[in-house]
Amino acid sequence: MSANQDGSSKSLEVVCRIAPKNGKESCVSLVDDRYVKLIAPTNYVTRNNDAFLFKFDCVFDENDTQRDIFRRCLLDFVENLISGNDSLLFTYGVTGSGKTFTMTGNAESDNSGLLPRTLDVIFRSLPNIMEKCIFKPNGRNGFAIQTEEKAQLERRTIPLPSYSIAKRLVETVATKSLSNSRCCAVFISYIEIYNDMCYDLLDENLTDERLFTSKNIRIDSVTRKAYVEKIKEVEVESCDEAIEQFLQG
Ligand SMILES: Nc1ncnc2c1ncn2[C@@H]1O[C@H](COP(=O)(O)OP(=O)(O)OP(=O)(O)O)[C@@H](O)[C@H]1O
Repeated sequence: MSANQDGSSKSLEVVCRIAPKNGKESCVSLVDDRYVKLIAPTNYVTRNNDAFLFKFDCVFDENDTQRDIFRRCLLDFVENLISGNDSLLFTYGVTGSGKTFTMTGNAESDNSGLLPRTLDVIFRSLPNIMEKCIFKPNGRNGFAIQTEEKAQLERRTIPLPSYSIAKRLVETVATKSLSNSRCCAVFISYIEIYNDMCYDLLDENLTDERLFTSKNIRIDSVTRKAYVEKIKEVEVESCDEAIEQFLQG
């Protein structure tokens, strides 16, 4: 869900990012911030030399930075998420078009992608992040709360986080924070859906014989929301800890 500049909101927004040409001939050119033109390559025979025009909610070109894209497309998204609603972002494009770069990016020269930036803003916006193991996922996108005694015992069994990530510039933009009267916990899960199979990428037992470890996607009978059955949900207390889980997945 994202809000338009006029304050109205839309349930779906499609934006386009044009990757750098790197000296190569490009068939894609930006017309303005909403239209993209596709032109056949030189020496390519077409019936009537037509250029094709495509309209998007927004178009970014090679001069737009990761930061520009995050601030234009993801801020409302994060706000929606921390207000308790679902948000989904996905990238789509041919191989080498920049999906991984846009989502993950790299730490150098402020090229950090949408995922680490989103995590930065989420962690800055959440008040009172609880010590681990107080909230316990119920495996259906919900949670239970356990006593401090039980949580303390369980905390002793979880490994301390280790960090291998490089130093990076942190996304500093702020969004609407939750009220201080709330308590929060953040859990990460990471799945891959490939050829109708669903794999838990945080499962240490995931082997090459993946076919046998495919998870089931179910609908919760009460909330009517979809969830993946029996996947690992790892509790994290900081943005770096969350990114570390992602890198291990
Ligand atoms: N906007 C951009 N600015 C700078 N470099 C970019 C940009 N988009 C893509 N690249 C570079 O182009 C290369 C290919 O991009 P990337 O790996 O993100 O593609 P992909 O769509 O994820 O490909 P695949 O589907 O094969 O995984 C990478 O070296 C990446 O750093």
